[in-house]
Amino acid sequence: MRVIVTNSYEKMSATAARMVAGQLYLKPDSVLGLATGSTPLLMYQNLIRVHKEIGLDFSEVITFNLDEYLGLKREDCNSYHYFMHENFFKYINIKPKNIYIPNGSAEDIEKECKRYDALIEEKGGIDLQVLGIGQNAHIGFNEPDIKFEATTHKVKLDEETVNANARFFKTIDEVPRYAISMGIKTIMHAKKVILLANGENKAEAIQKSIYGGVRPDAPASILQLHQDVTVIVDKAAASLLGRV
Ligand SMILES: O=P(O)(O)OC[C@H]1O[C@](O)(CO)[C@@H](O)[C@@H]1O
Repeated sequence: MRVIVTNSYEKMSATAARMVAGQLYLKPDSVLGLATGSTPLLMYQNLIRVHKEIGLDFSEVITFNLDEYLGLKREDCNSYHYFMHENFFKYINIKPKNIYIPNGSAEDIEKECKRYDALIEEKGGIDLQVLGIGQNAHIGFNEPDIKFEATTHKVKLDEETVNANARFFKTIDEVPRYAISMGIKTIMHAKKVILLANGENKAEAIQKSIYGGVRPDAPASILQLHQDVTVIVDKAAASLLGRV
């Protein structure tokens, strides 16, 4: 596990964007695993700028998103479909057929989860997975638990996650209580992983994930077992790393 501590959210985002761009330069048909949330927003903006200014090419790139709320239509402004299109995809030259996001309004969720895993495998697995982290150390929507869920599955969101995500909704009652998330094994199968975190509210999650061993009650700690993980944090998210 490499840990890069940057001075600011801006530097964290630029560092992450450089790594993604480097991946696409070496392998233009890379399969990227992508995250939503506030954390990767500026990384996406950096990638859009590099696409516009120097032609970073997404025409052969395939993307798989980590998760999606259950019960929200794609066009709902709080769905992760909407988020990804509004914040990234509509500004780059990715082919719509190469974009994969779990379908949160599928009739048969179990079937949808299986379909999603099969698609990832069919496309050769994820080359580079970008992750954010929840305040409770979740990755994707893999919430703290007594065991790691391996494959794509239906998740009941923790109250902490519902509260944290309420800022995007008009009222807390509108926040979906369930989601579909890639599982830990799917994430661990990615050839490379970048974990991003900024802000003091992520400091404890980052500390727990890097130190203290692998434990399902801190899902991101599983990354200690991955052979190619780069954690990129700002100073605030790194603030507890000196104290074990
Ligand atoms: O970046 P944020 O908004 O703090 O969210 C943290 C994490 O929670 C999620 O929203 C849930 O998957 C992730 O997409 C994100 O990485």
